[in-house]
Amino acid sequence: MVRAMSDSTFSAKDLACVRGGRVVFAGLGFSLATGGALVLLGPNGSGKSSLLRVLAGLLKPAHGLLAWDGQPVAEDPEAHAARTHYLGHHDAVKPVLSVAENLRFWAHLHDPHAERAGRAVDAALARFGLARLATIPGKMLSAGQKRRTNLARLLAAPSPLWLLDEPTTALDRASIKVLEDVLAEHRAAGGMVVLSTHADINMPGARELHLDRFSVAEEFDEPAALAGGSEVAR
Ligand SMILES: Nc1ncnc2c1ncn2[C@@H]1O[C@H](COP(=O)(O)OP(=O)(O)OP(=O)(O)O)[C@@H](O)[C@H]1O
Repeated sequence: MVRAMSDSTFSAKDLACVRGGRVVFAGLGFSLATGGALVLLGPNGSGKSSLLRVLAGLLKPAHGLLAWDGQPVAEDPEAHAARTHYLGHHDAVKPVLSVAENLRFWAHLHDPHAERAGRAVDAALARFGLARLATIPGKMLSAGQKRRTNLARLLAAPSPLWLLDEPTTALDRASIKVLEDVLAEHRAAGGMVVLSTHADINMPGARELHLDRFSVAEEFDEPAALAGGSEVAR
């Protein structure tokens, strides 16, 4: 079942990110409305993963403002974490738990109502073709199966804002099609998506943001800005 989400906006204004003493990007902005999608493009090292971590609240921007419905995200980081699903490069599949147990873990964190969480897990397993792997421990999965288990978390623990770092990595063509359909349904229900990719992914109406257009050539050594590039503990 697709649950409709309320109208929202997610915007970034004049964002800058510093890592290892270097300005990765500066002057970056966008605005996403309900159902919107943004594709982050750019060569290796241009800052796609860094931007996704900034958007997830895991990395402090050196400059700029992130806002949800016009309210600065930094004013209520817990609310932002609750509305956000961030899937990074590294699979978060726990090796000794089975595929279903992994998903149940995430679903129950998100929704303490056991029956509802259980239904969400079953639907997520079916959607990503994982039903036959439900009892297999995470450590025995192939790279693509692990990736599908991670993506199934999006459905097992639904939230409005999906931030996905190269979600098609290790997926076969059929699984990419499933992901494309899931992304379209999420947007149709009022969700938002920001994802990075080096591959083609079909997302009708998505806007593109080319990170290399926001790169800055010179070194940046302002102490306050360097402090702003720190990881945020969670
Ligand atoms: N933990 C870190 N500490 C310091 N610098 C980092 C760190 N992680 C990334 N960087 C630097 O930040 C810059 C942007 O890296 P990032 O991973 O965001 O790029 P990307 O566009 O996602 O690259 P790729 O396409 O290779 O995944 C790079 O110059 C990288 O060296």
